[in-house]
Amino acid sequence: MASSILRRFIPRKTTWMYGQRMMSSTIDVSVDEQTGIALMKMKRKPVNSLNLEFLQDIRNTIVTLEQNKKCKGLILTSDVPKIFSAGIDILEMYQPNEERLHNFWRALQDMWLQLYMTPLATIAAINGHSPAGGCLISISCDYRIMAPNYTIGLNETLLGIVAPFWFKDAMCNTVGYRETEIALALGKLYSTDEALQKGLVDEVVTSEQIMEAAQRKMLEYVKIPNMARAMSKQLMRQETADKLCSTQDSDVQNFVNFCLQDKVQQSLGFYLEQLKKRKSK
Ligand SMILES: CCCCC/C=C\C/C=C\CCC/C=C/C(=O)SCCNC(=O)CCNC(=O)[C@H](O)C(C)(C)COP(=O)(O)OP(=O)(O)OC[C@H]1O[C@@H](n2cnc3c(N)ncnc32)[C@H](O)[C@@H]1OP(=O)(O)O
Repeated sequence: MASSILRRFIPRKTTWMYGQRMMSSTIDVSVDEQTGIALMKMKRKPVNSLNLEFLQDIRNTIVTLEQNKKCKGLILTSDVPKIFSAGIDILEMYQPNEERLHNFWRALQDMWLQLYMTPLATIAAINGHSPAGGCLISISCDYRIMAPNYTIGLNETLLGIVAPFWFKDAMCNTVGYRETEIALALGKLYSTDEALQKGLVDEVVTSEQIMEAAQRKMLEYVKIPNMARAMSKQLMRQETADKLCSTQDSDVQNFVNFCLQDKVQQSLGFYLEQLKKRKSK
């Protein structure tokens, strides 16, 4: 179901499958063939930050699950306590190797296109903080359940960087234009309750209940005839995905040019310093 454009990219194989279990160093996946539900746990310590290899692993996992005829739905969650994903690994953008920076952004685009357009039903069980790229993963799923007392949002401006147009589009499609405009300008990180109120997440349950709630909701999704459900999703999302598909190369170049600016490097260095200082307090 994912567009033929997406099918052109053959991902690097780093995920191993043992029966109904798939493993990589950063991801643990199990598939319940009775229900057709896969559970993917992100486990790139300490904060599930998204570096090049992790992004490739996430994408490979989705591709492998799409090829499994018994798999209809995917629940995404974190194995790292209190953190769903800290977003992009800032070290990929700070003092980067230019070639790797290109590859990194391409991997982020490809992971996003795969996740956003997958014919699998997807639910994010957000069991920890979910800033920036973590928020992107969450809003790319079909349904979001979040545990209390965490934060989620596109906080890029706080780092002195800009969310690209496809992050903005995914956010607009979730909470609407005006809320996205405010959120991007202020780099807003929503509390769980605010996120529920704004429709950034669909449900709030305790951390203890989150997996059960995700399974229950997923059973609702996988009960719907697969093709009809997947085509409805395509109908809603194809236009947004196509906008990136048709400009992937220039988007990579814009990102690289943006990152290499002295001002941006200074801002990222400052933000990293603040993160370390906060830790030592
Ligand atoms: C019109 C033209 C436009 C052109 C635009 C073109 C292109 C667009 C350009 C750029 C777009 C980039 C989009 C970016 C997206 C992102 O995702 S940026 C990342 C944003 N993420 C954050 O701000 C999260 C920062 N982290 C935290 O807030 C906290 O770490 C936490 C996640 C809440 C967890 O807190 P805690 O449990 O207390 O853990 P620590 O803070 O102690 O962190 C542990 C170690 O991990 C390091 N770390 C944390 N986050 C990251 C990260 N994202 N990347 C790399 N490293 C991270 C942290 O420094 C600690 O490291 P040490 O143990 O001290 O070594």
